[in-house]
Amino acid sequence: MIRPASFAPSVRVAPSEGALLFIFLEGRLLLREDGALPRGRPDEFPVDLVNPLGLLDGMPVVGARLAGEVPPGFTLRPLRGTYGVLPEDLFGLAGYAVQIVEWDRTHRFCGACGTPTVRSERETSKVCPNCGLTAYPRVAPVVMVLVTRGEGEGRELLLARGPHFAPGMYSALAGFVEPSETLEHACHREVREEVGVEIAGLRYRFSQPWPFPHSLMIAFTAEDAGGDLALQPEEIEDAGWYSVGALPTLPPPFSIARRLIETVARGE
Ligand SMILES: NC(=O)C1=CN([C@@H]2O[C@H](COP(=O)(O)OP(=O)(O)OC[C@H]3O[C@@H](n4cnc5c(N)ncnc54)[C@H](O)[C@@H]3O)[C@@H](O)[C@H]2O)C=CC1
Ligand SMILES: [Mg+2]
Ligand SMILES: [Zn+2]
Repeated sequence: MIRPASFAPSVRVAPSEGALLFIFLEGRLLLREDGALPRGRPDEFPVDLVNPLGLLDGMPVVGARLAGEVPPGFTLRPLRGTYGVLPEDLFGLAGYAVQIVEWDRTHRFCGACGTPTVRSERETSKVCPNCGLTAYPRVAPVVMVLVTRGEGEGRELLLARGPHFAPGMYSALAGFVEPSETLEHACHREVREEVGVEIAGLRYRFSQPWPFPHSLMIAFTAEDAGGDLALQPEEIEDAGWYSVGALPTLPPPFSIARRLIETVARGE
């Protein structure tokens, strides 16, 4: 979910008449029944956690949380389910808005002294008026590794599923980067921990912001360098080598996992 390049983030934009409103409640986005985003002044809606986000092609953009009943003519849709409903640039911007509103909701008090925090007027941060501790939106780097073996039509991909995946769905391996490790180190460690396999020929492919809840996905490919499959029971329910011609159900089209698997399956 990529924020459009034409979006100019700014905390100084006053929420005004024709603002584009991203209003969330527990991971769901408020849309008009015809699928369009609400527009207007935030105070025309029952909201709190109002956050001016910036300008999209000159139009003010505001994020907020629904604090009352769903207004007549509107409906709440799971954010992932708005893919294909919202235009791609607004789907991407929704990913930014949900992270700012969620960060606001979860940083109401200073983590050091417990004093209520105040929104900075010059940057996207929340500051403690008592001790000065500053909190920025969280971004958690996650490496994704698609491990392959063999060549051409005999090429196989190492795919796995977690216990919370949709039934039958398999994906590339992924894991959070830990403090004080490189992306390369994280790739080797995650693959070893989750499936017991060693890798070589690690190659960076592309990245994707993923707002569930605040990940930055960084995708790699690598080749199998030995080791029998040994699954980490808490995180990996099943894993196996799949021929590029006979892949299982894959993650949804807008996920980086899908893009990575399809790129490799095409031989790129
Ligand atoms: N866009 C995509 O295609 C995909 C996105 N993802 C995302 O990647 C992220 C991580 O994937 P997993 O395999 O679940 O990670 P993982 O293999 O590191 O294990 C997840 C576990 O790590 C711990 N954890 C949670 N937040 C953490 C943090 N900020 N730092 C360190 N540890 C943390 C929790 O115990 C959690 O159960 C998730 O946010 C998931 O939504 C995962 C696969 C595909
Ligand atoms: Mg994992
Ligand atoms: Zn403080």
